Amino acid sequence: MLLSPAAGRAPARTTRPELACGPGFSSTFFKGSALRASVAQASGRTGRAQILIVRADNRPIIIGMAADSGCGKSTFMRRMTSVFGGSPKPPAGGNPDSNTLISDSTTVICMDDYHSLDRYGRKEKGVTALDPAAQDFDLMYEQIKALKDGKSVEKPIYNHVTGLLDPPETVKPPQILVCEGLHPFHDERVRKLMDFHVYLDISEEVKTSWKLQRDMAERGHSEESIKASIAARKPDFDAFIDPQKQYADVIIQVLPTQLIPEDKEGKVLRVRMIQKEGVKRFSPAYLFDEGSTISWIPCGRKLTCSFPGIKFFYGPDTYYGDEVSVLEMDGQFDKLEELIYVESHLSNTSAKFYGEITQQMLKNSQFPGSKNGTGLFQTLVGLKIREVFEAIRQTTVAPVV
Ligand SMILES: Nc1ncnc2c1ncn2[C@@H]1O[C@H](COP(=O)(O)OP(=O)(O)OP(=O)(O)O)[C@@H](O)[C@H]1O
Ligand SMILES: O=C(CO)[C@H](O)[C@H](O)COP(=O)(O)O
Repeated sequence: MLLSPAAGRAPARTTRPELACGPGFSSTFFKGSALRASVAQASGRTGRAQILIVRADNRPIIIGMAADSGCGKSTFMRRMTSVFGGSPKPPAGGNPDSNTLISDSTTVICMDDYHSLDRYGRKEKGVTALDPAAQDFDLMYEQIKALKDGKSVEKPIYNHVTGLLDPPETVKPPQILVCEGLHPFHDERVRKLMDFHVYLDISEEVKTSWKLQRDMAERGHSEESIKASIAARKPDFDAFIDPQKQYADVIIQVLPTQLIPEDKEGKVLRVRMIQKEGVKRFSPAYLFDEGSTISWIPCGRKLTCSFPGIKFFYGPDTYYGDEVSVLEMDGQFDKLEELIYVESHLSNTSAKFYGEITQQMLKNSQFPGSKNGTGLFQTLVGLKIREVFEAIRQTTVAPVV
């Protein structure tokens, strides 16, 4: 990622390792308005020790991303990190079954690593992995807090291959820490550490269709076993995972299309980006005219649409009692490059130049959902996260071209 400080409010940075005091303390100095330093007189027995505690906003920003398993978290992550440049990789030389992904400026950690019970422990106690009783929220809080404070942590690893908890791995504080998984918003302490909250809300029908595609083709499971596993998880999903969406700043909701009556195939999707109003540093994207209610079928001279076409919607709504703006796309693009026409009618997208959304979508066109609203809205959320980062860090991220 190219980081160029915003003119006039550039935090000039020098690192003075010789002043490090205590494990994990990072003595990082900033000049300019970003500097918030306090000098603490720490008088020991000699009464002379003076510690300069510098609190600059160069600590990681924390993004929470909640979803059930197989709901597109990895795909979303790849789109998001692509906005910042670099490609996410597991920690070099570490545990090959690590769930962590590191790129230039982002580190993605998986909340599954905070399972307190391994697969055998859960079986013994008769609880599923979705049950909060199988998570260590105290450790989750302590470690995310430490990372937010700029300290490295020794994070456990939940090994999805063996079902066991492996020896821990070191996670260093990145610029952007993404906490993805089943329960990032369940514990209030953890939730409050997060600067932005995203929930991927995949409807039952769509989830089943995605899981069938992937687990039959890639994991050799039978249709019956996949359906049985979804059904077995459902009560705990409803009780512990789904309610977290009320805490999200943005929800990407994926539903079957309304363009084909009684659609059975589940290939065409209706995707809604539910954007909370009044969230600090986040201002919702809109179509045509902010605050209006708009239904738009762009198919015609500018957009190629084969059956069943494409329909957009934008309008206000309420969600768990909060005011929200909803952007919706039903259908899929025939020619992805024609997205530029739709982009020209979207405002407040946080794109840095006209065409950035289309360019990102074309760059990642091999990812699932590239032709429908999942790809479009995941990309938009990536741009919004970049804006949150810039606002907190008072910096400017150069667009990846
Ligand atoms: N937008 C999409 N459109 C169509 N299919 C999708 C989309 N996103 C994900 N999928 C399907 O769902 C599968 C799971 O996606 P992904 O690996 O991103 O989910 P995940 O939440 O990270 O899963 P897990 O937690 O189980 O590893 C993909 O292999 C793909 O088949
Ligand atoms: O929901 C999940 C991941 O998001 C997993 O099911 C959970 O981590 C339990 O793992 P396993 O399936 O290996 O027992």
